[in-house]
Amino acid sequence: MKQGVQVIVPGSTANLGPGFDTVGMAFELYTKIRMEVSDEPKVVLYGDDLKGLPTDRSNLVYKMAEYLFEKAGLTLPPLRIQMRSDIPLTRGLGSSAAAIVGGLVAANYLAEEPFSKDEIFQMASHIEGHPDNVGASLFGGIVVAVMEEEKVPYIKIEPKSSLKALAVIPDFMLSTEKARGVLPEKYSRKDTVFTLSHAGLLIASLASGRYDMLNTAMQDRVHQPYRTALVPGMGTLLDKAHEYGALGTALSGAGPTIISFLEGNDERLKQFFVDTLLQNGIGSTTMSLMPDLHGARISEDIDTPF
Ligand SMILES: Nc1ncnc2c1ncn2[C@@H]1O[C@H](COP(=O)(O)OP(=O)(O)O)[C@@H](O)[C@H]1O
Ligand SMILES: N[C@@H](CCOP(=O)(O)O)C(=O)O
Repeated sequence: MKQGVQVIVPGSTANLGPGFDTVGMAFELYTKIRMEVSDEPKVVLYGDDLKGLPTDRSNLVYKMAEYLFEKAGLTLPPLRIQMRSDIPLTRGLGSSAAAIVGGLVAANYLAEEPFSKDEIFQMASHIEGHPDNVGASLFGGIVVAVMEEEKVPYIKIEPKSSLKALAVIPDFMLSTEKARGVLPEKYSRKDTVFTLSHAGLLIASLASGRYDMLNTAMQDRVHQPYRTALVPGMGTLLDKAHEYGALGTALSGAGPTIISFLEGNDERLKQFFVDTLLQNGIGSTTMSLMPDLHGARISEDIDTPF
């Protein structure tokens, strides 16, 4: 067994409008995890972003290591896990997906790689319940995936180097569980066809680099209309961001973050985002984000200070 490893995992935006539970895109915004065999179980958290998370075996990353070792039929030794993250927690930028992917990738390395990357993807998708954000975190770029019983087939698309994003992160948390809880069980044929056709156009637009289509392509009727009530000002942001230079705008993952894609300067859009949320009584911060093209990466360097 290997004695230690460090893994860096990107955060993501999932759905991009109509690609609900299917499409995700990774960003240069990272969770860093160092996992080492130790004398006793311990999780050490650095920085403000991870404040409040468990520092014992109940930490999600620790649980992922237990899960992977059990699946491999191995006994997990006590682990010391150190972690820091730039991904805001519970805001729709894939913090839980990054933790799941990071925990599985690190543990797989310690266990001498009993599982392939595709098998890790399958595990992560079933644990998270959907493949969109874990796919982006694991593979980088834009990942389009379908969750089947046994497999999770996917295709990775590389965005053009001109594509970037602006995220506005409201000053409140919204758990994915709560934001999934407001979705209906059934949809009309009209809303299904609307969303299917827009999802098709979204993938064609991303794959061909026809980003001028994004504003139309990112419309959906499967999740955003039901989640609007959870994010004051969201409707205005989705409707009007195009007028401030956005190519296309969506709720990021399960929210509350809203994300726009753009190719030019984002100053006007930033102001519009912050002002609109403020008019709705919500403070916020913005992040200019570049796509991450590589996904989770392993480093054997566990000697430099964390
Ligand atoms: N680095 C981490 N270590 C342990 N748990 C984490 C980590 N990052 C996220 N989580 C868990 O995931 C939860 C957030 O998941 P979720 O509601 O899906 O929001 P997000 O959109 O940020 O993924 C946190 O409350 C925490 O329980
Ligand atoms: N497809 C999921 C994506 C959740 O992403 P997260 O980053 O908010 O965890 C959903 O929309 O529920």
